[in-house]
Amino acid sequence: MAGERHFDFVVIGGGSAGYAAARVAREARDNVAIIDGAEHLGGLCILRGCMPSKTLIYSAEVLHLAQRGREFGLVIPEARADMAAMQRRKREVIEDFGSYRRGQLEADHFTLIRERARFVDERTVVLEPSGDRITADHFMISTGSVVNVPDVPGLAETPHWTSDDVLDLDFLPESVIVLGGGIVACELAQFLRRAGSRVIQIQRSGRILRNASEDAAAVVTQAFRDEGIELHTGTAIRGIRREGDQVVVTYDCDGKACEARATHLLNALGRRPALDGLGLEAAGVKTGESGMITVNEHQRTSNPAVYAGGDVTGPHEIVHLAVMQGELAARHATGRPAEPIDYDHLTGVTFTDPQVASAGITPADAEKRGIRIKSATYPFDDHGRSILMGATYGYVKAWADVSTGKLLGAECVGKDAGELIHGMAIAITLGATARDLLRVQWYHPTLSEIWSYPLEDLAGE
Ligand SMILES: Cc1cc2nc3c(=O)[nH]c(=O)nc-3n(C[C@H](O)[C@H](O)[C@H](O)COP(=O)(O)OP(=O)(O)OC[C@H]3O[C@@H](n4cnc5c(N)ncnc54)[C@H](O)[C@@H]3O)c2cc1C
Ligand SMILES: NC(=O)c1ccc[n+]([C@@H]2O[C@H](COP(=O)([O-])OP(=O)(O)OC[C@H]3O[C@@H](n4cnc5c(N)ncnc54)[C@H](O)[C@@H]3O)[C@@H](O)[C@H]2O)c1
Repeated sequence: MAGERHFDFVVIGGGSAGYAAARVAREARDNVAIIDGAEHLGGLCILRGCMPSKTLIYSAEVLHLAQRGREFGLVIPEARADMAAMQRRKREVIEDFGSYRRGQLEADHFTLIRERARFVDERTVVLEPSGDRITADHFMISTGSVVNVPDVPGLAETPHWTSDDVLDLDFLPESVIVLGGGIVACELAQFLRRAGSRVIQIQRSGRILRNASEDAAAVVTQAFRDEGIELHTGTAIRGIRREGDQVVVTYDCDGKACEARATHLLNALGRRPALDGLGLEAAGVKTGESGMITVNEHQRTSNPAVYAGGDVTGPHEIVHLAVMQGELAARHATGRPAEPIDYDHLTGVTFTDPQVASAGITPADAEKRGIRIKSATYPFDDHGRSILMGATYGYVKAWADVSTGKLLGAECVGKDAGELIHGMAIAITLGATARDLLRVQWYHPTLSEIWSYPLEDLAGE
C-alpha cells in the first residue's frame, strides 16, 4: 500500500547538483532524502559526461603524440588505437569514480529512494512505481538534461549515435558524420578522428564553438583541418537518410547542394533539460523561453518551497556550476548565509586540442557595460616552452579595466589551456591587477610563464 513520508529537504536527481545540495542540506538538517530513478547512480558527469569523455580524449592525445614521434626524434613503428582496450580502461576509471559516488549517495545520513518523482501539488511528489507520497519543507530539482533531437529533416527517423554511444565504442567506426559545432561535437569529432575514423563535421553557423571568441574558434578550426577533420560550416541540412550501410546527409554549403556519406552519424545538436513527467505545473514551477526552470539568484523557483540547479536551470551546463548551485540552494533553504554565484568569474574549458579556456567577462560584455578595457595577447608559436613541446597552436589574451587596472577576463587557446587559465581565474576572482600579477615568480621555461608577456603590456599602460 502506498505510504506518505515527510522530510526536511528532498533532492530529486542525485547528480552533481543534487548530491551537492543534499550534502550541504545535511549539515543543517537531519532528515534529507535523495530521489533518483536511474538504473545506474552517479549522474551525467561521472557516467556519460566529463569523466568518460576526458578519459578517452586523453588516450587519443597520447596516441596523437605517439604518431608524431618522428618530430621528437623517436622511432615508434606503429601507434594505433585499440578501441576495446581504451574502452576497458575507461570503464575501470569510471567504475572507480562511480562507486565512490554511489557510496556517498547510499551513506546512512541520507534516505536514498530509487524511484522517479512527479509533483502532484506545490509540496508533494508521488513516487513511481510505488505510488508513495513524499512531502518536504523544501525540494531541490536537479534532474539534469537529455540529448535533444531537433527538427532537422530525417534526423528522428534515421538511427544515430549520441555522445553516450561514442563514449561506449569498443570498435573503430570507418567514418562518422558529426552534426553540430558545439563543445560535445568538437570534443568527440577530434576524438574519433584521432582514433582513426574519417570524420565529416557539419555545422549550421559560420563557425564552431559559439561560446568561444571568433579568434579561438579560428584556431581550433585550423587545427581540426590540419588533422584531417572535414569541417563544413555555414551549412543548412536538407535531409538525412540511410542507404544500405551508409548514412547520407544532404546539405547546402557555399551556395551549392552538398552530400556527405559515412557509416555512422553522431547527433551532437545539443541537450535539453530533463523535465518531462515531473509535474512542474502542479508544483507551480515556471520555465523560461529556453525550457529551463526559472530561478532567482538563490536558485529558488517560482514556488518558494522548490529550488532547482544544474542542467535544469543553466545558464551554463557545466559541473562546477551545478555543484555551486546545489550548495547555494541548500544553504539558502536551510536559512544560512548564501552568497549568489558571481557569473562574472565564470571559468570555461573545451577539451579539444588545442584546448579553449576562458575566465571572467568577455570584451563584448565589458563594452556593453560601458567599461573601457585594454587587452593584450601573446602567441604560443613565439614562446620557448610551447616551441620545444611542438605545441604552437593558439595564444593567451588578457584584458583589464583601464580605470582600475583590475583584470576582468582572459582567454587561452593552446596545449593544456584548461590548466593555464586557472592562474587568471584566481586573479580575476580576487580582483588582482596586471601589476599585482607581475610580482609572481613566473618560472622559466613553463607554459604558464607566457602570461607574463600580455601582463607586462597591460601593466605598462
Ligand atoms: C559528453 C559530455 C561531456 C561533458 N563534459 C563536461 C566537462 O568536461 N566539464 C563540465 O564541466 N561539464 C561537462 N559536461 C556537462 C556536465 O556533465 C553536466 O553539466 C552536469 O553533469 C549536470 O549535472 P546535473 O546535476 O545537473 O545533472 P545529472 O548529473 O545528469 O543528474 C541528474 C540526475 O537526475 C536523475 N533523474 C532524472 N529525472 C528524474 C526523476 N524524474 N526522478 C528522479 N530522478 C531523476 C538522473 O537519473 C540523474 O542521476 C559534459 C556533458 C556531456 C554530455
Ligand atoms: N568541456 C566542457 O565543459 C563540456 C563538454 C561537453 C559538454 N558540455 C556542456 O554540455 C552542454 C551541451 O553541449 P552540446 O555541444 O551538446 O550543445 P551546444 O548547445 O553547445 O551545441 C549544439 C550545436 O548544435 C547546433 N544546432 C542546434 N540545433 C540545430 C539545428 N536545428 N540545426 C543545425 N544545428 C543545430 C548548434 O549550432 C551547436 O553547434 C554544453 O552547454 C556544455 O556546457 C561541457
